[in-house]
Amino acid sequence: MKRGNLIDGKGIAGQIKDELKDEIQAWSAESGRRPGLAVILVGEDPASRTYVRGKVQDCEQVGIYSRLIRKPDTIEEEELLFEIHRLNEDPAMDGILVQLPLPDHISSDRIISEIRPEKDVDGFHPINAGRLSTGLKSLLPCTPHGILQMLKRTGISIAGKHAVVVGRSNIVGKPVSLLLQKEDATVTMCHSRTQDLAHYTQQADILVAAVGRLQFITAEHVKPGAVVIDVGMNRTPEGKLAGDVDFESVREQASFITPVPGGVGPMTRAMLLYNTVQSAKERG
Ligand SMILES: Nc1nc2c(c(=O)[nH]1)N[C@@H](CN(C=O)c1ccc(C(=O)N[C@@H](CCC(=O)O)C(=O)O)cc1)CN2
Repeated sequence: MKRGNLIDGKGIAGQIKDELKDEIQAWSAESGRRPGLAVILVGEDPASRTYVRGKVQDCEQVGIYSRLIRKPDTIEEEELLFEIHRLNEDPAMDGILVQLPLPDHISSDRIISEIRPEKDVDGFHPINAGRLSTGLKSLLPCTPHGILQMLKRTGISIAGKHAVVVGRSNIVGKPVSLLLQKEDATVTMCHSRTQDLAHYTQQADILVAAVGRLQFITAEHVKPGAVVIDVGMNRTPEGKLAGDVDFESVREQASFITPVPGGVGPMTRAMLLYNTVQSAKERG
C-alpha cells in the first residue's frame, strides 16, 4: 500500500494567514483601527517564551496590533486578575490570551473565567465551551478549529465517517469531538485508561491522537486508509519534537497523516489570528 499523504499544516496555515491579511486590511480601512491582541506571559518558561514570540510575530505579519505583557512567576493571582480586568475594559484589545501553563499557585480556571467571553480568543472560557457544546456560535478553541480546517481544506470528507478521538482534555479532546459531531461524523471518545484501545481506534476513519504521550499510537491501532491527526507535542529522549503517533510506522497504514512539527501546531497559531479578527468584527 502507498504511504500516507502528508497533511501540510504549515502550508494551510500560511493560506489562512494570507486570507486574514486581506480581510484585516479591508476591515481596518473601514473601521479606522486594527484588531488588537493582548498576550500575557507569566514567568520565564523557555517553550512558553518561544510560543509567545511566535504569536507576536504572526500578528505583525497579518496586521494585528499586539501587546505582550510579561509578569514574573512570583505574581499573585489577584494582581494577574487586575491585569485581566484592565484589558477587559481596554477598547483597543479585541483578544486576551494568557499563555499556559501558569505557575502552580495561580488557578488557570479562575484566570480564564475572568476574561470577558467575547475577548476569549483561546475559546477556553466556560461560556464559550458551553455555547460550543449546545451548538451556539462562539469563539472556537484554536487547536480543534485548526484540525477541522485542515481536514476541510485537504478535501477530506467528515460527514458519515467514524471519528475516534483519543484524549478528553477541555482544550482539545472534548471540543474536537463536538466539532466533528457537528460535521455529522459519528464520534467515539477514548482516553489513556480506555481498555483495549486498539479495538476502538482500528474502527476509525479519522483518528485524532491528543493524549500527550510520546508515540502512543502505533501501526496496530490504525485501520488501513485512515486519516490520522497528531496533536501531540512531546520531546524524545534525544530532545527532538515528536507527536503522540509513531509517525513512520503509522504512515504505512494511513491515507493521510499530519507531521509533528508542521501539522497541527501552525494551525493552532493561525486560528488564534482568525479568532482575534472575529472578535474585532463582532465588537466593531
Ligand atoms: N493560552 C494557550 N496556551 C497554550 C496553548 C494555547 O493554545 N493557548 N497551546 C500550547 C502552546 N502553543 C500555543 O500557545 C503552541 C505550541 C506549539 C505550536 C507550534 O506551532 N509548534 C510547531 C513546532 C514548534 C517547535 O519546534 O517547538 C509545530 O508543531 O510545527 C503552536 C502553538 C500550550 N499553551
